[in-house]
Amino acid sequence: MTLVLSLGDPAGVGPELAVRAWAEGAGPFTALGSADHLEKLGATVARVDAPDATPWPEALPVIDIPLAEDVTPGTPSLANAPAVVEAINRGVQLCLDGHASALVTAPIAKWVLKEGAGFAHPGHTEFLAHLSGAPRPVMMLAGPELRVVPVTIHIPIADVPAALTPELLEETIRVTHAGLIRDFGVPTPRLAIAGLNPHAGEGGVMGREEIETLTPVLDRLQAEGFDLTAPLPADTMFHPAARARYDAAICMYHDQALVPLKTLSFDDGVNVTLGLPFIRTSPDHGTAFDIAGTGRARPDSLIAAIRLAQEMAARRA
Ligand SMILES: NC(=O)C1=CN([C@@H]2O[C@H](COP(=O)(O)OP(=O)(O)OC[C@H]3O[C@@H](n4cnc5c(N)ncnc54)[C@H](O)[C@@H]3O)[C@@H](O)[C@H]2O)C=CC1
Ligand SMILES: NCC(=O)COP(=O)(O)O
Repeated sequence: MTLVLSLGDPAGVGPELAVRAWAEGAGPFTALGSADHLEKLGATVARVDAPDATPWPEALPVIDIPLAEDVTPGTPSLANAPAVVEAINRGVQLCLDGHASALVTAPIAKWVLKEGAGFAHPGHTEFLAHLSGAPRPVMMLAGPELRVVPVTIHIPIADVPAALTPELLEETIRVTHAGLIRDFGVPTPRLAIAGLNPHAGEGGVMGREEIETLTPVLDRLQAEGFDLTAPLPADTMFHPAARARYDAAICMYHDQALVPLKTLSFDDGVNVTLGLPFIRTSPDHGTAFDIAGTGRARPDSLIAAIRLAQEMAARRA
């Protein structure tokens, strides 16, 4: 069984990076998207009806999902948005039906899908959970030096304190813990927990979420045997000596997690969705419309996402 790769926004860097990954031998994978577009980007493609490794590496297998309009790199087309969503849908179905070992997703621009296809989700993470009925999808960004998990994900910063409920924190910790054991081979995960406020609240004078929301959950889980820190000041938990003390950092909001990860590992960080009934990885970067079609986009993060999906599939086999 091979993995499938949805090509993401055709005007972004996803398709050209898929061609680079194929040319560099990172696979096998079957692409989900426009075969014509991949050919224009220089790939020798084999149109297939189902995930198929046999054309590899002479040709890049693709389940063709035609586009409505020709592609102008860097200029997203609302008319092509339905085909982008269809590629993700097909990938999920192939995984759920046991025809693909994992789904790797190239980047989408959420606003394009919303305006062009009525896409009602803030990202893949939430859409994949919706399609597969997963109750608690968890976003993990994994690099060679750091793994981070944002508890709240794609919401405005003003909404974070209210969204940060004990239930969400507990479920995120449980899903992360299980994922580290199952997918990363960490037998006894150590989790560092970031505070929400400066200085982790400084005893309540700079915010009370650590005392009222976080600590009761952490105390309960520690009593169950989870290896967790107390809420840590986020500004001092990402330097090298601090990172050596944990296997993943549980962060309270998107940028608290993704800023350190992308600072350390922008070129080879991988976005993993834990808590789904199938494996999903993605490069850590977005559509990069500003450099699409220029040849400047680096394929490293997509290749790392493909390799991690392969490793996860091998561990689960
Ligand atoms: N998994 C996904 O589908 C993701 C999608 N996005 C979407 O992408 C769109 C653009 O987001 P931005 O914040 O601008 O982030 P971005 O990652 O697309 O671009 C940020 C900067 O990094 C550069 N860059 C990105 N990928 C690169 C690569 N492979 N090689 C070299 N340079 C690279 C870009 O040229 C740009 O200067 C947004 O609509 C966002 O929602 C963002 C992150 C992940
Ligand atoms: N910042 C991460 C991001 O936007 C990717 O989200 P998703 O599409 O993987 O949910």
